[in-house]
This record gives sequence, C-alpha cells and structure tokens, in this order.
Amino acid sequence: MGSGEIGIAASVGAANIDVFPQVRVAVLSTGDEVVSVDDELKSGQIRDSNRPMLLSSVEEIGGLALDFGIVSDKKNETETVMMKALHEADIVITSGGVSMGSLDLVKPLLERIGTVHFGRLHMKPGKPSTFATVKVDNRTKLVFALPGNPVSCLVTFQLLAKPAILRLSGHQDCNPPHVLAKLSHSIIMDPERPEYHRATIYWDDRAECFMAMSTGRQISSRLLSVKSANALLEIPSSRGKLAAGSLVNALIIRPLTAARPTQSSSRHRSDHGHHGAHSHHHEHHGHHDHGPHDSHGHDHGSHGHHDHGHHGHHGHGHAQHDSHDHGSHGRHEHGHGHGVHSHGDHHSDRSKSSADDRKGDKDVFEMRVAVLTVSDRASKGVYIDKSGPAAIETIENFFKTDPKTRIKIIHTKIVPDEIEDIQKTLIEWSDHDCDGHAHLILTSGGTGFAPRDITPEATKPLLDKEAPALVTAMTLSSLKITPFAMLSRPCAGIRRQTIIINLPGSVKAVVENLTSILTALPHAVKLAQNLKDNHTNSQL
Ligand SMILES: Nc1nc2c(c(=O)[nH]1)N[C@H]1C(S)=C(S)[C@@H](COP(=O)(O)OP(=O)(O)OC[C@H]3O[C@@H](n4cnc5c(N)ncnc54)[C@H](O)[C@@H]3O)O[C@H]1N2
Ligand code: MOO
Repeated sequence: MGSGEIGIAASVGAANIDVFPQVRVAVLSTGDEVVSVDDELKSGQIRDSNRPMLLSSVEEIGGLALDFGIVSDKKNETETVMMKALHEADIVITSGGVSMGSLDLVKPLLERIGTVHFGRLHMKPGKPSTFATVKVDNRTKLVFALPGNPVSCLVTFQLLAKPAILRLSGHQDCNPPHVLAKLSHSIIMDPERPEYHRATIYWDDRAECFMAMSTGRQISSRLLSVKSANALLEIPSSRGKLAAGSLVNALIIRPLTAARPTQSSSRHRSDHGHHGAHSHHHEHHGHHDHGPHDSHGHDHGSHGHHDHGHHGHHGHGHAQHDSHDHGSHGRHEHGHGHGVHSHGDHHSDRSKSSADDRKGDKDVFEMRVAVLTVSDRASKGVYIDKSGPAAIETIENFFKTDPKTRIKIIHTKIVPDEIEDIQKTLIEWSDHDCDGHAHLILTSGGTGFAPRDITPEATKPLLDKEAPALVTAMTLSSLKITPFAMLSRPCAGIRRQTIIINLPGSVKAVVENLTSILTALPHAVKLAQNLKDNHTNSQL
C-alpha cells in the first residue's frame, strides 16, 4: 500500500487492514576469498559487496532481509548455513559458487536437497544463475543462487529474485516496468548472449522521447556499471552494433529522476551526445561512429569473467589478478560533470577544463605516444592518411577523462612499406636517450598478407622482448567483429623502454584493435619505464 491507499483506508475508517506478511529473505555470500566490509583485505581477497547490495535491495522492495553472512567453500559449512537459512526464510539468495569450478558447491547441494529448475540462463550477465525449490517442513522455499560477479548478482536479483519477492508480498504486477528509449550512442552487441545493458534513462524534452545513456564498460565485475543505472536495456544478441538513435526496450529497475544524467562513468560516452535525436545538446565535433564511442562492454567483459570462470571458484588470485586489468577503469569515473549539458556547451571547453584540472598534478602520468603510418600510397599522397589520425583520436578519447593519464602525441609520420624506412623511424623514436623516447609507438598498416605488407618483419628484429598477449587481445576482440581479423599479422613488444605495437591499416581495424588493449597500456608503459603503479580496486 502506498500513501494514497493508506489515505483511502483512513477515510473509510479502516484502522486495521489485512496485509501480506513481509517476505523473509535470507542472503548469504559464498567463497573463501570473500571478506566482510569491515575486515582487513589481504592479498587474493575481495570485499563482499554482494551481500550488502542484496540485503538493501530486499529491504528496498519491502522484504525482511536476514543476513546469513559469508560461507566458505566447504561442503559442510555451505550445507549447514543453507539449511538454517531455508528454515528461517521464505526465499534464500546466495551469490557465488554456481559456475563450473570444483569448489562451486551450491548447485550440487541444491540438487541434493531440492529441485533445480534451471541452472544456467542464456543472458549476459548472469549465465550461471540457478533457481531451485526446496521443501522444508512441508513448505516450498525458493532458492536463487546468483553469480558471484557483483554486477551479475545485482542484475539477476532485479530480473529473477525481485519479481518473486514482490509476488510473495502480494503484488500483482511483479515484472519490471519498461519503456522504449532511444540510444544516445551506439552499443556493440554480444554475438552470443542477449544482454541487459545498464543505462540511465531520462526524458528528453526536445526529442520528446526517453533517451538511454550507457553506464560505460559492462564487465560483470565492474560495479560502477550499476551506479546511477535506472534501467537495463534489452540488447539482442547479434554481430555488429546497435546504432545510436535505435529504439530499445528499457526495463526500469529504479525510479526515474527528473535530473538529466551527468556524463559519468565512461570514456566511451564522452562524445555520444551528438548522435541521433540528441544532437542539439552538443557542439558537433566531427567524430563519428567509431569503436571508442561505443559502449562495448562485452569485449572486455567476456574476457574478464570467462577467464575467471575457467578457474572456477578458486577465489585466490582472482581479486589480485583483476586489479591490474580492471583497476585502471575506475579512474575514468572522474568524468563527472563533463558531458550531457545544456545548450551551448563547448566540447572544447570541456576537454580544456578536464585537462586544466589535471595540470600540475604529480599523479598524472604523461604518456608520450608516437604514431607511424605505413603505407605506400599515403606516403606518396595518393590518399590522405586516416588511420594515423584515427589511432590518435582513439587513444586521446579513451584517456580524456582519465585523471591519471595524459596523452602527448610526440611524433607522427607516414612512411612507405619499406623495411628500412620503418626501422629507421622506430629506432629514432625509441632510442632517443634522454627523456625524449616515445613510451608507446603505434604503427598502422602493412600487417596483412599482401606482398608489400612487411611492418611486422620490420618491427620484430628491433624488439628486445615480444608481447604476444597484446596481439592475442587484439585478435580475440577483432575476431568477434570479423573473421578477417585472422588475416592480420601484427607484432608487439618492447624495445628498450618503448612499447611498439603494430595495428592494421584500415581505420575501423585501428580503432577496434586499439580499443581492446588501451586499458592495459598505462600500466604496461609504467612497467616498461620501471615506474610503480598503484594498486586498484577490481570492483570499480
Ligand atoms: N566453466 C564455466 N565457468 C564459468 C561460467 C560458465 O558458464 N562455465 N560462467 C562464468 C560467468 S558468466 C560468471 S558470472 C561466473 C560466476 O561464477 P560464480 O557464480 O561461481 O562466482 P564465483 O566464481 O564465486 O565468483 C565470481 C567472481 O565474483 C567474485 N565474488 C564472489 N562473491 C563475491 C561477493 N560476495 N562480493 C564481491 N565479489 C564476489 C569472486 O571473487 C570472483 O571474482 O562464472 C564464470 N565461469
Ligand atoms: O554471466 Mo556472467 O554473469 O556474464 O558475468
């Protein structure tokens, strides 16, 4: 009952009315690596964000939340706590321990004590979500065993557990309400699973429609992707992108507010405003639908958690492992306040102010980047080089809102597909002995199968160490977009203190390949310079 209904009851003299009892929901976290928020965090451990998140989600919708704490990955302990929870609650919600690892004990336990109705869902995030019923004292109890990844946990709570709690609380309409919303930017779809993409929905007075703005990188360990999210966009599984301006179904998970979202969590969104119906809010800046503007959580996303997945539920190491990979993303959150503003906003003003904010900050790392375009025709002026500028735009955009990294383009050059020209330039840019060497050299072009494509052959002999995983990362992400990615033969590695990375020649491929590795580069560059990098939080 809301206040209106209470008023009606009062107006007819109904001082006492029959209501449904509060639904009792037990919440527990599983995992040896998981520690409570007030415990000291040791190496290999991760703070329990799921339990506080689930407890408050239950209370938000009127349930009675019962805290059953953290259960270690021991068979007996899991069973004892589960049985206690089942006795005391109508619904038990667990998180973690439901994928395929040898320590993922929850599913086998549920199979033993009850009926598992589903143990996997074709959705992203939330694939290992499990639902079971268990008969206790002749009453049927519901168990939602949700994935451990915090974002997956919250999303599946919204989609699976919340409707059940509402139903048992007596609500008739239990599914999340939905509206159609227009994407304020493009989104790269997941070729395998339909995705519930976290977004902020707001009404646009001028366009007279709801707009949906992604919360940024969608990897399921990154809790910042649920910050300020009031909707889950239903993104179909397919190849390619859903263009800016597309209408999507948005499931509302939190009340809409009157405030237009500020540009928050993602670098990917920094220039989206100019797409589609939303264009009047921004000064145009000439960027178009390139990769870095997409919200393409799945590229990173799937790598991240599938990797963990293969190790199953052996928590140790994950948290630490994660922190390098994902940690750097947290920094991008500082974009707050830049972005979707009212009329007359100057993009250039925004970049200036964010650059100014960072000026003089000792923590800011200035990454010296050099870009070499390798192309016979561009070097002769037969066509204008677009790939070099695309690489520059991609890297600059990516780090624009990163308070800790500033990009300085120190050289650009176009050379023909000649080993000698390429090597001469790479040596010059990396061997400059005083502080002037490039931290990062990106080459574009000459990585294919054509007879003149020799950039990798020119690069390889100059490297002191190869970095094949950078190439793997690029290949894996590009293969999701096109099978022709396998026809690129880049190499990457370190010469002295300079990281050199070959990128393919086409603008699209440059953007896609570069985007897939940028997140790791500041850390890589600092390591190559022998500089310390800070420890970061894997859930941010
Ligand atoms: N062989 C397969 N492996 C995995 C699959 C699969 O289908 N086959 N699915 C992957 C997907 S998708 C997900 S999601 C994860 C979920 O696995 P679990 O539910 O078993 O979760 P854990 O391994 O226990 O944890 C995953 C991740 O989350 C961290 N975690 C766990 N609990 C908490 C908590 N309370 N608060 C914060 N963070 C938590 C944990 O440390 C891990 O890093 O499985 C994939 N694998
Ligand atoms: O399905 Mo997992 O829940 O993608 O992260």
